Amino acid sequence: MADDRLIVALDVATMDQVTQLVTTLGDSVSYYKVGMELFYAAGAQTVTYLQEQGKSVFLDLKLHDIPNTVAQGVTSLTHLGAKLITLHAQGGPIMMAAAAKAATEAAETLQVERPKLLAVTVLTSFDEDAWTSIGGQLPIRDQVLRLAKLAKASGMDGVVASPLEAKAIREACGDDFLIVTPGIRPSFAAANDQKRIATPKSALLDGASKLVIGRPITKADNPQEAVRLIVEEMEAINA
Ligand SMILES: O=c1ccn([C@@H]2O[C@H](COP(=O)(O)O)[C@@H](O)[C@H]2O)c(=O)[nH]1
Repeated sequence: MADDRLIVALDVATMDQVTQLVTTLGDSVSYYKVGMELFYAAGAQTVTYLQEQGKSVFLDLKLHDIPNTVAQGVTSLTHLGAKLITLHAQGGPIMMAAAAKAATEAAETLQVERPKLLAVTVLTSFDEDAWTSIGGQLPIRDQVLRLAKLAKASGMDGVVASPLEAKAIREACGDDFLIVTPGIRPSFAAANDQKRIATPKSALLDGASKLVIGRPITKADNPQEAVRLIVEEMEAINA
């Protein structure tokens, strides 16, 4: 059975590439992330297809707008049946609270499970220099913690953060708070544009709930072998 702590980021642009990857990875992966590239190119059919294959869907569209617009967006995405939806914590507490209310109401109306809402803190592609260049005042770790606490207080189910902040968030926000970490790089993979990275093992030991991994799997010469090595590393922790 697949380890549902692993979420594979389907950062491709066509349904053909999606079906090829999902078929190749078969039962070894149960959770997929649909992000901007795929959703903007192929739309809602991506979610429907994955659900038909029995997969869980993380819709990572990182909503960031005024509260009313984000709330309506969350309502629309709840209709699609995603299990996880992202919005930017920097949209602020009123926006996050409006999104939480919209998800609850839409799920009640549709009689479906309420999607979990994740607040994106500071993107994992930022290092301290890039962060300072856009006016970041606090060190990244402090800013992430501040946003994680704000997200929790505003009704978010969890956050997206780098694995380097997972331990501090877990301590501050408790065991029930979801910590979803991209920026995961197994020892065999290149960092690419990610700056705040860690291995699968280190992320889980520091308290990450789920790991988002894209290119180390989807661009690997042998994606099945990449998943096998990653899951082996993840499961060695439980042994
Ligand atoms: O801070 C963030 C938030 C989201 N992401 C997304 O995760 C994947 C990571 O892909 P890799 O190929 O493993 O780098 C990608 O879809 C991002 O949009 C993130 O990386 N960092």
